[in-house]
Amino acid sequence: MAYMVKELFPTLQGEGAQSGRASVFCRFAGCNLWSGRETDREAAACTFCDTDFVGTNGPGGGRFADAATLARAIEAAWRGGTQARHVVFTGGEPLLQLDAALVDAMHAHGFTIAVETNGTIAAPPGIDWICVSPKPGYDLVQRSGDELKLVYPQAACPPERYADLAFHHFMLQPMDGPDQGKNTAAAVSYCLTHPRWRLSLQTHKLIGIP
Ligand SMILES: C[S@@+](CC[C@H](N)C(=O)[O-])C[C@H]1O[C@@H](n2cnc3c(N)ncnc32)[C@H](O)[C@@H]1O
Ligand SMILES: Nc1nc2[nH]cc(C(=O)O)c2c(=O)[nH]1
Ligand code: SF4
Ligand SMILES: [Mg+2]
Repeated sequence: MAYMVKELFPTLQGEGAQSGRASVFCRFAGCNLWSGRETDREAAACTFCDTDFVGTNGPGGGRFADAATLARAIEAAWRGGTQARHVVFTGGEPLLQLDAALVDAMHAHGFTIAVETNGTIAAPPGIDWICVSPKPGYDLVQRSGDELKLVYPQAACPPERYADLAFHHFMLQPMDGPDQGKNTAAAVSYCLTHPRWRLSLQTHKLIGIP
C-alpha cells in the first residue's frame, strides 16, 4: 500500500505523558473528521484542529510507495543513532493509513511506535504507545491505550465520560485558539479538583519548535 504523508521531521514530543522525548513525527495526510479546508471547518465533526494535514507538500512529505520506503525515510530523519529510536504517527488521522506492514517495518528498524489518534478507528496490533484524543459526535472505538489526552473544554466531551476507561494516563490539554488563556485556567482548575487528570501543555508551541 502507498502512504500519503504531509510532513516528516525530527522533533521532541511536545504533548502529553511522553513530552520531551526525541521522536520522528510522521504526519499522514487526511482525516475522517474534517476535510482540512477552512470553508468546511464550521460544519465538520472536529472544528478546533490546529493542524494543516492537506496534501503531501510539507517538509519531508510525499507519496511513499510501500512500508519499506517510508520506514527508510523515517530512519533517515532520526538523529539519535541506534538508541531509543521512536516514531510518532499523527495526522490528520493516522489510523486511516497505519497498517501491520508499516508497524513491522518500523520495529525491524529498531523503532518504538506511538500513535496520536481521535479514537474512531481501532489501532492495529503492535503499537507501543497509543494516545487517544476524543472528539464530539463519535463513540470511541479505541477504548484502551496508554494515554487519553482530552482537548479541554469540549461541551460534548466532558472528562467524566472517559475517566474510567482503560488508560494509564489521563491528560487535559487546553484548547488552543482565541480562548487559549481561559481554557488553560479552566484545565488547571479541573486538574486541581480531579487529580486523576494531569495538565498537558503543547510545549513545542511554547518554545517555537515544530
Ligand atoms: C492534529 S491531531 C492529529 C491526530 C488525531 N487526528 C487526533 O485528533 O488525535 C494531534 C493532537 O492535537 C490535538 N489538537 C488538535 N487541535 C488542537 C487545539 N486547537 N488545541 C489543543 N490541542 C489540539 C488533538 O486532539 C490531538 O491530540
Ligand atoms: N512537537 C510536537 N509534538 C506533538 N505532539 C503531538 C503533535 C501532533 O500534531 O500530533 C505534535 C506536534 O505537532 N509537534
Ligand atoms: S480529528 Fe485530529 S486531525 Fe482530524 S480535524 Fe480533529 S484534531 Fe485535526
Ligand atoms: Mg500538532
